[in-house]
Amino acid sequence: MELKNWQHPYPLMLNLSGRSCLVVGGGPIAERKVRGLLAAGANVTVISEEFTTGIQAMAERTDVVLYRQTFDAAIVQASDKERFTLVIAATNQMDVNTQIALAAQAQGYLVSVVDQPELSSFILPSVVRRGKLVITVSTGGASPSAARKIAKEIDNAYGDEYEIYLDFLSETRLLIQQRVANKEARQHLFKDMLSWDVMSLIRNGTFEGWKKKFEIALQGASWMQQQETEEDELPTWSFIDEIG
Ligand SMILES: C[C@@]1(CC(=O)O)c2cc3[nH]c(cc4nc(cc5[nH]c(cc(n2)[C@H]1CCC(=O)O)[C@@](C)(CC(=O)O)[C@@H]5CCC(=O)O)C(CC(=O)O)=C4CCC(=O)O)c(CCC(=O)O)c3CC(=O)O
Ligand SMILES: NC(=O)C1=CN([C@@H]2O[C@H](COP(=O)(O)OP(=O)(O)OC[C@H]3O[C@@H](n4cnc5c(N)ncnc54)[C@H](O)[C@@H]3O)[C@@H](O)[C@H]2O)C=CC1
Repeated sequence: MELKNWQHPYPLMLNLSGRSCLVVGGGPIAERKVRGLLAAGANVTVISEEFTTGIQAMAERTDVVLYRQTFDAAIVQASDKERFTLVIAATNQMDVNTQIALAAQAQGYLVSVVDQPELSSFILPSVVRRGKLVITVSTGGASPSAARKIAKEIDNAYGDEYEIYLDFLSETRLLIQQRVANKEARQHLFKDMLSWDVMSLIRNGTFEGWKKKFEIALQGASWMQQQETEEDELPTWSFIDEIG
């Protein structure tokens, strides 16, 4: 038996900073979804007859608003002024969740229904975050607990050093993008950087000192002086071995 409509999910990263999202339902599952939305910087409206103490505690934040009421489709229909980027139907009543999905779809909203993936326009993966590195695992609804288990294995394998590593790669990449005009040259430099064993420097506590020497050497590299690179002469990280 196949899960209807979920044979070819399209994975994407969504920017929810400052966006309004609606969660209907106030139990532990709704709470997990609200936490995920807040971690992504969304403003969250929660409508439910009852709320967990966790959700009530979140309402002390300015980006969470609670409405204690029974769901009514008119709430979604009247949401023209404040459009919702995402809607999550998370009550324990299948028929109520279906009504939420239909009302949200009629407004053109993307909707996720916690007990009916076949009515959903999106589902949520299990997530491992290390700063800018985000690793998501999904089974397309086949086995959410398997997604969680695999994410746990990744969580154990990828330590906090990845946050520092990604910040370093990101900063260096931005500098090179500003200073090296030739696209081929930039891409050559970015790919080459990945072969350095920065991770062990972070682990053994010598990264900060190394990074200072790296930044000085980088500023001195001839190809950072805004010269056009010759087509047949790609820039290299020749100074890397010298800084140790
Ligand atoms: C389709 C989807 C829609 C959606 O919610 O987006 C969905 C649907 C359903 N989940 C159910 C059950 C469970 N879900 C979890 C856990 C998670 N579920 C999540 C996502 C998804 N769950 C989407 C698919 C994701 C994918 O497959 O890739 C995670 C990954 C993300 C998150 O929720 O943020 C989060 C882990 C977070 C973490 O990493 O910790 C656990 C385990 C636990 O809670 O410990 C159980 C019990 C064990 C089990 O059933 O496996 C049921 C059956 C209810 C019933 O029958 O009673 C349905 C409905 C159905 O299957 O029809
Ligand atoms: N997608 C997922 O990750 C998972 C989904 N589920 C499904 O999620 C559902 C919800 O789980 P829990 O949070 O544990 O349920 P729960 O029973 O603890 O909470 C349900 C919430 O919905 C509210 N509610 C019920 N009817 C309402 C209405 N007409 N209007 C407004 N609010 C209403 C209740 O006040 C309560 O806050 C479960 O029934 C199950 O089918 C369960 C596990 C994981």
